[in-house]
Parts: sequence; C-alpha cells; structure tokens
Amino acid sequence: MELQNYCGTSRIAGCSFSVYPMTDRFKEIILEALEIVDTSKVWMETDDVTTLVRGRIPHVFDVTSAIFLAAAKDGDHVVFNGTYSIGCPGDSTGDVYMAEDGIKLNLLITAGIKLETASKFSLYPLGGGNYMDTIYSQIENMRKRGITVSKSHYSTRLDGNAIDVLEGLEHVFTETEISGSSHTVMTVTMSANSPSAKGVIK
Ligand SMILES: Cc1ncc(C[n+]2csc(CCO)c2C)c(N)n1
Repeated sequence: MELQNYCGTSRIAGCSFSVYPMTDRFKEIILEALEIVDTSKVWMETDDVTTLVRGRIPHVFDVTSAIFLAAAKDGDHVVFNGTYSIGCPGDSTGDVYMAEDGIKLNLLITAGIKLETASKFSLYPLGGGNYMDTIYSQIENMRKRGITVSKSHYSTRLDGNAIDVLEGLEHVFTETEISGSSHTVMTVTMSANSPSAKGVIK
C-alpha cells in the first residue's frame, strides 16, 4: 500500500508527552485524563514514562491539549511536557490515521476551560538555512495572538490562557511545516495552577 497517498501529500505528525500532576492523586488524574479524551483519530500508546500520539496535526494538538486540560481543570498543579515532531524520516507507525478528516473530537471537553498558564517553548525548523528567521517570525505570531511573550535563553516564555497558548502553538507548528521545513521539532513545557508567584523564584 502506498501510504503517502493518504490525505494528499500531508505528512504524519506526532508528540511524545507526559503530564505531571503534583498531588498524591497523580495516578487517578493521569489515567482519567487519558480515558475521557477521544483518541479515535490518532495512533496512541502509553507507557510508564510517556504517551505517544501520531496522526494529522490538528488531532495531535487536539488530543495532547485535551489531556493536559482534563488533568488540570480541577485546580491541581499540573505540568505538561511535550515534544512535537513532523517529517522525522523513517518510521510509518500510525500512517493509516492520515485518512481521518480534520474535525477535532475534543473541543467540547476543552471549550470553556479557563486556565492561566506559564510555558516555555522552543521551535527547531530542521534542514533549512534560514531557521532563525522562521523562529523569530513564529515568536512574533504568538505575540500577535495576544499571548505574553518573553525572551529567554534556549526557549521563549509564554504567559496566557491555556487554550489560547495551545492554539497558538498549533498554528506555529503548522505554519513552520507549510513554510517548507523538511523536519520540524517543537518542545513545550506548560504549567497550570502553580502555587509559585510568577517570575524568578529565589
Ligand atoms: C500523558 C502521560 N502519559 C504517561 C505518563 C506516565 N505515567 C506516570 S504515572 C502514570 C499513571 C499510572 O502509573 C503514568 C501513565 C504520564 N505521566 N503522562
């Protein structure tokens, strides 16, 4: 079977991610979040360290965002850590999910959840010469969407409502892919309900 024929020429995306609820109830929170989210449009596998999802970009973001929001919605301090990737040469696991349409399945779970979050993200458009231009223009994209953007070393800090930040990051990732990056990696760490005050903790 010629798997590239699925969904035109679009390529399979994926994310390796974990959520870390900082409470004694971490096990129930993680397992419940994994359970209530509709994952039928992605290939997914969970082990004791991480969860892998693979499929079309909208569904990879839909599922990872919904699992984080489901874990954090009741006010526990939860941290999400994810590595998104597209164009990684070689493997084809989950390619059959490229046949799914673009309609997200978890918008009802996430709609209306308002969570102030603090994050850092790093974008790595691999394989192109002008990668710094791509990175700077995508950071600017986040600022234009109303997210508070702060410069840092090795990553960019983002402060804002979880859904707005996650939508922005999906946009950044999609735009980088569309712009022709042959392999794009983006890392995201997002913290919700932290008891720490914003900024440098001494
Ligand atoms: C999204 C996500 N997937 C897997 C783990 C790893 N993990 C750590 S504790 C636990 C519950 C069962 O012991 C699991 C599955 C995670 N943290 N977050």
